[in-house]
Amino acid sequence: MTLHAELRVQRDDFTLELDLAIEPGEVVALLGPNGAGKTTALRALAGLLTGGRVRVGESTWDDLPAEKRPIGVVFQDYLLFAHMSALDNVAFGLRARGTRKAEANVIALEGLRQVGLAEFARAKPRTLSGGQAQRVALARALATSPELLLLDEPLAALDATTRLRVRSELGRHLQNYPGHTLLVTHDPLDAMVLADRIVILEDGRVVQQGTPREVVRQPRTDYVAHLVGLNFYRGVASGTEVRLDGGGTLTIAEPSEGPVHVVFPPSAVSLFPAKPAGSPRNTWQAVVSGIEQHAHTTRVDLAGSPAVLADITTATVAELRLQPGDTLWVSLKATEIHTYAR
Ligand SMILES: Nc1ncnc2c1ncn2[C@@H]1O[C@H](COP(=O)(O)OP(=O)(O)OP(=O)(O)O)[C@@H](O)[C@H]1O
Repeated sequence: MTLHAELRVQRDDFTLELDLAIEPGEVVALLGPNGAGKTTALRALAGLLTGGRVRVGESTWDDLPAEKRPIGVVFQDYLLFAHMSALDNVAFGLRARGTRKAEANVIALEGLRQVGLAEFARAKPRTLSGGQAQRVALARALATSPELLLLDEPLAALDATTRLRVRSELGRHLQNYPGHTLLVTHDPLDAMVLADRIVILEDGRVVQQGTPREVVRQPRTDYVAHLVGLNFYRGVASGTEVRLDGGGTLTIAEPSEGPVHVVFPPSAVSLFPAKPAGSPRNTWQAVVSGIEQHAHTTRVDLAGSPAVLADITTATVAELRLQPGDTLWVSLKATEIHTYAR
């Protein structure tokens, strides 16, 4: 049954106003910048803050204190009990709910087996790697067969390589989990890879939601555009011309009318020392304001009308002898520009 949450929390002058619906088996990612209200939402769902109404089918959790809510939580730093074995950690929630020790241990061992750690049942948390501790935390959260699994930045404490592996493992476990999952993260990759649907929270409100594909293709705020690495503008279209709100005009290939968002990838932008002649492109002059080396490309930040990000090859950087303050010509094909209604 669908889980419905209505979260209304006031903390000093911050207001969280978030409605969520999560289907069984669905993984929803709550993504947002620092201070957007993600932790507040999580705490309200868990019953640790007042202002969270949760309903699953006919039953409501409003009168349930935190420890009675059918919830499993994986925290960013796992919070495993250091003095307990992996098995006792996983059995903890069952024991707290009154399950007898022998039965709790059987369920906990099966949980450890499912995350591939049965042979570590007796290990103490400090002897486990970061990835293993994360799996124990997941097994612990799932041991009580919760209705709602809350993942709070579950990969944040891992180094980049471990993170990659654990992310795909976690994805597999989530696929097998029949309950509702809410993943709280500020890492867009976690959200893109793990979630069926992404809800973007800014300043306590939902600014956009959709499948990872929809969010990547059609960002609706500067924050989302930045996350997915696209040049992003607001403008007003008239046929194949878009007048941008912040200055500048772009020619697009597909005619459109009225207020639109305009996006294109930095890789679609070319830079030239002189005005490129005779092509059906958008060209304008811009000044280099920043140069940043990425893994395989160089990201150039250009001030102009409009300002733009360009990804160019290291060879081009060398050829142009790029320096901050240089004036260049920006060139962009109309066919690379994507517009959608605001
Ligand atoms: N105990 C508190 N009392 C009053 N205001 C608080 C309290 N805790 C958090 N806030 C405020 O609530 C807002 C949301 O904070 P929250 O921690 O939920 O954001 P977040 O999205 O989880 O951010 P981060 O990614 O940095 O963890 C912030 O403006 C914060 O200042």
